[in-house]
Amino acid sequence: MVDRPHKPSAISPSSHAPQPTVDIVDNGRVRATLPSGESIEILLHGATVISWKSNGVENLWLSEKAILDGSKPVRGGIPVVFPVFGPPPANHATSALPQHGFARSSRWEFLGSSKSESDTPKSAGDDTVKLDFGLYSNGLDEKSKSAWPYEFGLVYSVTLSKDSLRTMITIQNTGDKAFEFTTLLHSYFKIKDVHTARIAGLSASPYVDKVLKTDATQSEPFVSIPGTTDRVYYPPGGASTILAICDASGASSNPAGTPRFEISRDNMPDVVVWNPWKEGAEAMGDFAPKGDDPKGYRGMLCVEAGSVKEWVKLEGGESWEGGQVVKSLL
Ligand SMILES: O=P(O)(O)OC[C@H]1O[C@@H](O)[C@H](O)[C@@H](O)[C@@H]1O
Repeated sequence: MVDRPHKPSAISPSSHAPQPTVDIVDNGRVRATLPSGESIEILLHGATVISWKSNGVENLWLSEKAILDGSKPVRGGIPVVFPVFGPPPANHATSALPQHGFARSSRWEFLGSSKSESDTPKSAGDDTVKLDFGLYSNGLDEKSKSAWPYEFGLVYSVTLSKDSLRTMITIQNTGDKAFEFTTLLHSYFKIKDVHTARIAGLSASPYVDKVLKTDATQSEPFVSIPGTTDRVYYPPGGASTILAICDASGASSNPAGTPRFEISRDNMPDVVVWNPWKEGAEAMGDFAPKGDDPKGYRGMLCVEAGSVKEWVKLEGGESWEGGQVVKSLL
């Protein structure tokens, strides 16, 4: 390379523009912050995103009693569900696994970060930071390995930008024995009040109501949450429809209310809507606060993008990718 002694000193953007920062804290969590102030925090335990802040406001709900030491899946944030959603069915290869599988209770590896930096302080709003996490069959605990003896590699990429969070998972069958899985991003959103929450984007969608134990179709244009809710939607448009979590308490030109989050999905056609309500929260030791406290069941709503209706089958060497981009509309 020819050295140019008179090259302009400011040619490197990073020499004057602040950069995204990435810190590994206590060997158990990774924090990233953009120069514009947005931040995320991810536990290696489950690769669980436990915080995502935009404009200083937290977007994700995390129980005040969430257990973060790795002894239990995290009650809040975005736990990753793999290789089975819900209680595993009998007579299936996943049947010896716990509810929602092992990904959310295993320790993942931090694979590293990549940043894309804007070239002037003025355009710092275009910065992004991507954090990659990996979970491999040879790193699983013995119990999970013997309950599900397949060879796989998961890479989970979490990308923070000014107004959005992208969470993408790649699942690869690294062995020669085919396996089947379901997967889901169990996102707990922090909302104003579940009583006035509405979800747009699921109208006319068939769903299974796990509370009433019935099959139904979404007849209202928006989903509202009148009580304990546990539904699995199978929207006819698959992942093509954008979902919006809105709040209908104030005046808004939007018929569903003021949009707070927008969720675009990639290869994750199904959507779970879950709120345990007061009684359900009471029964969960790691759910707090309890009662009608606005920070408890009223302040959260799970809208979970996934691929859960059909098993996805991967032959040896094959891989699958899916995920979501969530926009925070503050
Ligand atoms: O208590 P867990 O295992 O985290 O599951 C919470 C909820 O997760 C939802 O995805 C399921 O649809 C519910 O049935 C379940 O209760």
